[in-house]
Amino acid sequence: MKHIYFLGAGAWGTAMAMHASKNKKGLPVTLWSRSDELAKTIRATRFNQQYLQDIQLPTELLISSDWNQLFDDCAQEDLLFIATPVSGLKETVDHLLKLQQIPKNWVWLCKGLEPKTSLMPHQVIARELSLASANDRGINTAVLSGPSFASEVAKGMPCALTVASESNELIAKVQDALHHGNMRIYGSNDIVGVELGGAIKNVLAIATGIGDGLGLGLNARAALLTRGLAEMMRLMTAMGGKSETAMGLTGVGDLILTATGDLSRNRRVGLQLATGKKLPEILKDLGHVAEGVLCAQAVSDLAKSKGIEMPITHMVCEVLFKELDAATAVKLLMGRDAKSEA
Ligand SMILES: NC(=O)c1ccc[n+]([C@@H]2O[C@H](COP(=O)([O-])OP(=O)(O)OC[C@H]3O[C@@H](n4cnc5c(N)ncnc54)[C@H](O)[C@@H]3O)[C@@H](O)[C@H]2O)c1
Ligand SMILES: O=P(O)(O)OC[C@H](O)CO
Repeated sequence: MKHIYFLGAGAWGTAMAMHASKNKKGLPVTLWSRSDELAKTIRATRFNQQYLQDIQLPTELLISSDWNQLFDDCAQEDLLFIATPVSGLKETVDHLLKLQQIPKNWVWLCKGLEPKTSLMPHQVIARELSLASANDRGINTAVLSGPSFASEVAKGMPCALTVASESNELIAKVQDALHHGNMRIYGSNDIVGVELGGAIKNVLAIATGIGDGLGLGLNARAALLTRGLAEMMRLMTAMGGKSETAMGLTGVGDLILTATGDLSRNRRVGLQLATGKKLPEILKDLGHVAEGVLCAQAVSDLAKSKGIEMPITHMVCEVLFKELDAATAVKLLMGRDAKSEA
């Protein structure tokens, strides 16, 4: 490995590129933005004020918006991180596959499902690779996830993440690139469990934001998180993931962080829905992606197709997309018949 690349200069791509640029081997790291203007501003000021306010970028981090020259000097064994939201995955992969020369190790950082198809990110990538007949291009893939607010990572605060892949070689490569300083990287082979945990915790963070915003109390919050975790585990195992993954960093770990930490964009959406503010206005003011809003329906549809009950997720969809008012959603959830906990 000679070079590390990050595609997508939002909050997370920027924070992770900053961390990677301090790698033990002194490998060059390039952060690519699709916006020429943002790339120019970051280069000139060393700040990405649009996505990561008031945090200075290290001088060694390279910034580019030149797609055609980005990989000119790359080696096949280089590491490429795709840091766009799920909505940018398809386009990014399609663009990559049109280039003559690209790194062959891809790691995505997004947390969600593709709307309408309910596909997990690894399935979206597999679909695009096979549509482009690119399966034989020898691309190794992995997902990196876990409890991690971008601003804390950008400030160098402690954090632990999980990389999941079928390739133990790629897991080791990602650990080599990122496991240093205040970041620990654990390995896993459970791609499905890791991806579903990351998507579902975002929906549950919206639910918890709603509950906290309505002032339902700490008992309610604990109940919501626990029953939400049960929903996560049910869908995860039905899709072939491992229940242990739900109990790890990318499951309960990220659920605790996102649902209870006010830095979470998804939680903030929930808090504002509880005040009666309308979704379009909330999203306009947020200035960032809230993947839970984008994938709630996809999670709910996937659960339905597998015959899995996810009442909290279902109620979040009703509030988000059917204008059900938050207090009524709580009444409906609480009014469900008694049942066994398992
Ligand atoms: N911010 C965090 O703390 C954090 C932590 C872990 C994971 N994530 C996940 O990482 C992903 C990105 O989140 P973020 O916080 O960076 O979002 P953000 O809203 O801060 O920024 C999104 C960035 O993606 C870019 N983008 C969107 N579509 C693109 C495309 N087709 N091609 C290239 N760039 C594109 C946008 O221009 C923007 O720069 C999400 O799935 C999120 O859930 C975020
Ligand atoms: O701000 P959120 O809600 O997108 O959450 C960010 C990260 O996923 C937390 O791990």
